[in-house]
Amino acid sequence: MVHRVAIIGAGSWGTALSAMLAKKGIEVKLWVREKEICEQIEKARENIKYLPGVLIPSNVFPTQSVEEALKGAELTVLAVPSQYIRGMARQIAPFVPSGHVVVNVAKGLEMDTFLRLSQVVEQEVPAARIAVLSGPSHAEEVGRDIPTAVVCASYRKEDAEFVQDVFMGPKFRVYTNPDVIGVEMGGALKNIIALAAGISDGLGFGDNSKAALITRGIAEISRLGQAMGAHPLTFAGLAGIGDLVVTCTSMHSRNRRAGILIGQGRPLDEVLDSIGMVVEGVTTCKAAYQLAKKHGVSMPITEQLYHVLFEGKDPKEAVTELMLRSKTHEIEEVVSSMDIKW
Ligand SMILES: NC(=O)C1=CN([C@@H]2O[C@H](COP(=O)(O)OP(=O)(O)OC[C@H]3O[C@@H](n4cnc5c(N)ncnc54)[C@H](O)[C@@H]3O)[C@@H](O)[C@H]2O)C=CC1
Ligand SMILES: O=C(CO)COP(=O)(O)O
Repeated sequence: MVHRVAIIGAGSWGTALSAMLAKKGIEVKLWVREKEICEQIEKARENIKYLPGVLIPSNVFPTQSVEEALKGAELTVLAVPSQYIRGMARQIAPFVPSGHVVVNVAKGLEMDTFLRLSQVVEQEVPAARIAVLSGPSHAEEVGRDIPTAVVCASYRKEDAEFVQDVFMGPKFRVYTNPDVIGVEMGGALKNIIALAAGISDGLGFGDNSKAALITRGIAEISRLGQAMGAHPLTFAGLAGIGDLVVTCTSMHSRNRRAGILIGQGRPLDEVLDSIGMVVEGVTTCKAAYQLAKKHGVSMPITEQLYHVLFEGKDPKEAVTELMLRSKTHEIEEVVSSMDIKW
């Protein structure tokens, strides 16, 4: 049984996970970047900016010192947005003992290097053993004890099972998976499709369009994931289709909400300001667009979203181009299968 966990980052996800682990009786040291939020959690037991309405138990100890957060911790959770993972990993590195498990829960790719986040953590914290936790898990629901299922991936079975034991509870079920690449790529790339699904809603389209985006979205996520070494079946799991469905359909999703505003014609800067929290799909779209080119993988939705976000393309025109792409098979593997013939 683990007694003390460090959580680095008190945005909505770090805050929800802190409250959840604390309710299991674990002492949580929560590193909070903003002084006023740190004081608010300490005194009012609430994080009004990032997770309003959720009571933060008294065994969550907020601190602004990374050293203090990691002191005596048996596990460390990195819960800052993807573009800050390298900086935070570098800050925690001096306090991470050899063999200590660091779990990344951020979903994205590093924009300049296109690295997966566990690769970034590996570079910055060589003493750590890395795990990733991903899946359909909106902080607003986890913070309210709504039943949720996620997946933990790690290169070592014992590490994945260790993380599983720490997080598992009656309202939070954790599966394990050895496919680190697949779990990370599913979690990162679903945000691109969620932005597109939001745009579809913002344009006034319907459920047919949403289902098409989800289904063709997982096809392109899986293509890039496999090109990078992932197992295809991981994309049929919680970090793949599971997270894609929740993010494309939930009003909690910041990516989907941002997409709705873009579909309604609002400029990207204004949209990001009005959401006020991280919209990971924007930077991930940039990285995935380049990665798809590098691996020679077709990602038509990602490509059109890239043109809309960064080149001012009209979303309606992007939809027309998606619909009128040259005709193709649904699943190449079925066409070339030995069992099913035309
Ligand atoms: N919110 C959710 O429901 C879930 C979020 N995630 C992932 O968790 C990660 C963290 O997201 P949220 O907690 O939702 O973010 P958030 O948007 O709620 O909070 C932003 C966080 O970024 C921190 N921050 C701002 N500038 C920083 C800097 N320069 N250095 C370090 N930290 C800085 C803030 O202090 C705050 O903790 C993201 O990758 C997200 O995709 C994963 C699962 C669920
Ligand atoms: O990853 C999430 C749910 O699983 C959160 O999605 P958003 O970042 O779009 O809110």
